[in-house]
Amino acid sequence: MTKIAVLGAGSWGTALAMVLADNGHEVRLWTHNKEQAADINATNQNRRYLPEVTLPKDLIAYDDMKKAVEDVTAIVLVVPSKATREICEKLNKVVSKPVIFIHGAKGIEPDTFYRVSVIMEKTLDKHISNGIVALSGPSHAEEVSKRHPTTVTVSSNVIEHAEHAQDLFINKNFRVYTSPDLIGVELGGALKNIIALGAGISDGLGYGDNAKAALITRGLAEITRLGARMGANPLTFIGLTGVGDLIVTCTSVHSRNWKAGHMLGQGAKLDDVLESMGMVVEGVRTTKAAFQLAILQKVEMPITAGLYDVLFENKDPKEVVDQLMSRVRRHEMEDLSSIMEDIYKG
Ligand SMILES: NC(=O)C1=CN([C@@H]2O[C@H](COP(=O)(O)OP(=O)(O)OC[C@H]3O[C@@H](n4cnc5c(N)ncnc54)[C@H](OP(=O)(O)O)[C@@H]3O)[C@@H](O)[C@H]2O)C=CC1
Ligand SMILES: O=C(CO)COP(=O)(O)O
Repeated sequence: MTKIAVLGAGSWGTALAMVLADNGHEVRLWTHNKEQAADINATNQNRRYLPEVTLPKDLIAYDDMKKAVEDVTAIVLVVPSKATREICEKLNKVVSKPVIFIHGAKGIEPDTFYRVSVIMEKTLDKHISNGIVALSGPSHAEEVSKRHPTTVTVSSNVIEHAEHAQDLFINKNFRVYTSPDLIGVELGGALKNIIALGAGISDGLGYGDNAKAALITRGLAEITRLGARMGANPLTFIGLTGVGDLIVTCTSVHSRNWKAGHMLGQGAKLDDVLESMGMVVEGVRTTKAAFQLAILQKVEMPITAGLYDVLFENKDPKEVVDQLMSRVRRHEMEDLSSIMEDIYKG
């Protein structure tokens, strides 16, 4: 049994805490909201984020970060990506012994273009870190919390750290693979949210399955282009953290990114959509980051650019679809085949 603190009692933090508690670990679920911690401990439920499930009895919520991390050997960070730096700064003040850090967030920071593990690496004091691991893959919290079969991937620059995380999380409902490609795993998880927003918009406009399949497949092509340029292994994007997560996020009613896109496609304004969601929609911020990064890296990302225009330039989604459909004609595998040649050349 390992003592583990899970920081962030939203839907994903709570579901991951349940997996760890099922595995017999002593799990402390930290939230910055005092009333929420009291409510979770009084009711054995997270009524705001996962109202349909009862939490394991021995899963205790804390609102005091210092107490939550006392004597733990692993800390699982599951706050929205934009809160990562703030939480790491707080951790520097309360963690005294080295622990392994595992994060479950999916985002890229605009302007710096840091992945979540990079923010952590740059912010956490070296003497408190026994390694940083990303956990990603097709995994809606609602289904994980009901113990429905789910597969994810853990990745780290040091493969033993990923294997350590695999040991902590793996069970008969939650199958955990390892990958050495931290860049690819994190970029796949973050960038698929852009495409999920697009899939939601397409559905909101009343387009059908053909349009969605096109978005998923051409979305994968542009994710792979940017990923390869940033140093990822392109093959990672056909795995769980690429295609797998694209499928689940673009086709599931659980996806907040899909839902937000759906409302936009039906004509709602972005601010109203975000206000009404009550949960994080990571794809909005990641669209800004990926749009900026694609320009800087001279990588063609037409779907991302179209989404950027809808979200930040107030462009009509239908007009953006028309533009995407009338782009200059091309060979389907144009630059993907050169990416693959580069891999085989070594
Ligand atoms: N939900 C899912 O199925 C999955 C989510 N993810 C990723 O996990 C990450 C978290 O998502 P999710 O749990 O769904 O998000 P939610 O919106 O469900 O919950 C976010 C949680 O983080 C808390 N929080 C927000 N800002 C801060 C802060 N500055 N300090 C402390 N706590 C904060 C919120 O508190 P409050 O209630 O006060 O707002 C809330 O408890 C995202 O990057 C998401 O992409 C990955 C896989 C699956
Ligand atoms: O990443 C997810 C599932 O793998 C969750 O996606 P949403 O944030 O769109 O709900």
